[in-house]
Amino acid sequence: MSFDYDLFVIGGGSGGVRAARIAAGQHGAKVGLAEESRMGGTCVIRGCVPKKLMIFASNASLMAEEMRGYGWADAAAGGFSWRDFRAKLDAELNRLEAAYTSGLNNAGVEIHHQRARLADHHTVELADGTRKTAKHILIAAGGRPAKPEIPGAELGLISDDLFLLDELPKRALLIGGGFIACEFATILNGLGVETVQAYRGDAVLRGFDREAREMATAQLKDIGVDLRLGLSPVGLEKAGARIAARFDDGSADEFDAVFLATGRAPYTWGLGLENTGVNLKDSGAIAVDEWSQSSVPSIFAVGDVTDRVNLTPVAIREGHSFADTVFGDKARQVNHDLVASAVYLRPHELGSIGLTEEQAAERGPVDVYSAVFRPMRSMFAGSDVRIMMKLLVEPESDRVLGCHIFGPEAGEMIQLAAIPITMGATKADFDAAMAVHPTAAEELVTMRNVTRRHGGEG
Ligand SMILES: Cc1cc2nc3c(=O)[nH]c(=O)nc-3n(C[C@H](O)[C@H](O)[C@H](O)COP(=O)(O)OP(=O)(O)OC[C@H]3O[C@@H](n4cnc5c(N)ncnc54)[C@H](O)[C@@H]3O)c2cc1C
Ligand SMILES: NC(=O)c1ccc[n+]([C@@H]2O[C@H](COP(=O)([O-])OP(=O)(O)OC[C@H]3O[C@@H](n4cnc5c(N)ncnc54)[C@H](O)[C@@H]3O)[C@@H](O)[C@H]2O)c1
Repeated sequence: MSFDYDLFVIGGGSGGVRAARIAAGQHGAKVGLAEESRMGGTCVIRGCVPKKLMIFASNASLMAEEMRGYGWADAAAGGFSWRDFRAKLDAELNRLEAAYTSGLNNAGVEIHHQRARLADHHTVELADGTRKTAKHILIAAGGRPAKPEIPGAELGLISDDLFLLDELPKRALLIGGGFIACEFATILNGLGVETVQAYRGDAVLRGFDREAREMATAQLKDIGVDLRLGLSPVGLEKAGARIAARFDDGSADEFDAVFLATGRAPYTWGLGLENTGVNLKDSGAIAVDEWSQSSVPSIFAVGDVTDRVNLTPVAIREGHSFADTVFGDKARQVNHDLVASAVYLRPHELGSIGLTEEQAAERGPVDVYSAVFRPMRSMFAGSDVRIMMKLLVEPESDRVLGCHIFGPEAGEMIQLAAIPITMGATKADFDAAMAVHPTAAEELVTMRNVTRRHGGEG
């Protein structure tokens, strides 16, 4: 049977673009790709990239405050122009979108700028009614923000909206305590918005190391976010030009904007999956095996639509491995067990890899090396902020099971620590590395004494 394409990719985000580019450009496959929105997907257009640029923008007052501590008595952030920032941001996203498009064009991928759905195991139907057949189909449709089921939820904004605001709200509410809520609270607060964050738990960033979560929770309060813990919204309604939020403790408050950062759902609805018999997980995600292959042999899926580890580098690695395996004769699987990540807060970020202290303690004996200290840079400026460096070590093998860093540029630090830890480094390997002095990161190679021990002798 002959097909229009060797591969048809649905979705031009992190996973889809990489898979299409490698399959066509490196392995010579005939590839078509459909993207219903802007090329680059969530990360480039409405996620990692614009978010990180806003994190940089939001740092001005903290930097000025620190510099006042260094003798620059008049240092001040000055006035921030959202209009100027938005114009630069839009130009940057246009540049990146064009770069992604030309990368695909250069690799010989045929791009269809429209929505696609599956008609059967080998056929995709485009929004204009055209049908294309393919030997393999890759679903890389990503995820979508999931709003809580409360009355008035339609009045709430989602993360996509932050990047499209005409002007900044004066007073904003963020609901949630995950990656997005915490990063957005940091951004809005830093840009001068009066920011309230409501989270139902007792410390933000559930799933991360408890000690790090507590530091992140304290930092959000310290920088001026009105963080209200143990609180959930029960309804939103219009209050003139504002939005009134009611909470489960009976309290109410009014805001110019309410952001619902309550998680994301795999974008599998309206994809025509019922025409194929592809199995879904309970979460609605596409169920795949370790080769990213679905229950239908010709259909594969990568990235957030599979709800494995929902991060850009993971989607990219899955897309690349799929293309190498199916078209390049190089069978490659992705290891989802050891994935480093960062939460971009200010002034200190949270960088993590491997087990949390709680997970490690549950697994068996673990030695915890944890240093919490005031770094020279901020201490000199008169600030009380603290850094945490933590290594979790399996006593019997001396292997480092996890590393958690709460500190300035922790995202950069954890990327480097991820290399030895992924290689299976022991604590002795860390100790053997010479310190770089004076840095904050040198603590990672100078922690000599066990801070506490879980399990074992004690
Ligand atoms: C606010 C925010 C901040 C984030 N920050 C980070 C970060 O700092 N670091 C990090 O690693 N990750 C971050 N992420 C997560 C990261 O963006 C995702 O994990 C990543 O984009 C997933 O890539 P993907 O290819 O699976 O999907 P996506 O990038 O979402 O791409 C899917 C694409 O498919 C298109 N599409 C969907 N259905 C169809 C269809 N039927 N037909 C045609 N096209 C379709 C969509 O328009 C979209 O462009 C962030 C996410 C958000 C929302
Ligand atoms: N720096 C990064 O790498 C980065 C940044 C942003 C997003 N991401 C990715 O995007 C994903 C989605 O981020 P997210 O922050 O939307 O999701 P999340 O799952 O991290 O957080 C969702 C939050 O909403 C809360 N919540 C859920 N339902 C609720 C309800 N009905 N009422 C009140 N609160 C409710 C949860 O308790 C949780 O705190 C992340 O898991 C991550 O994979 C990564």
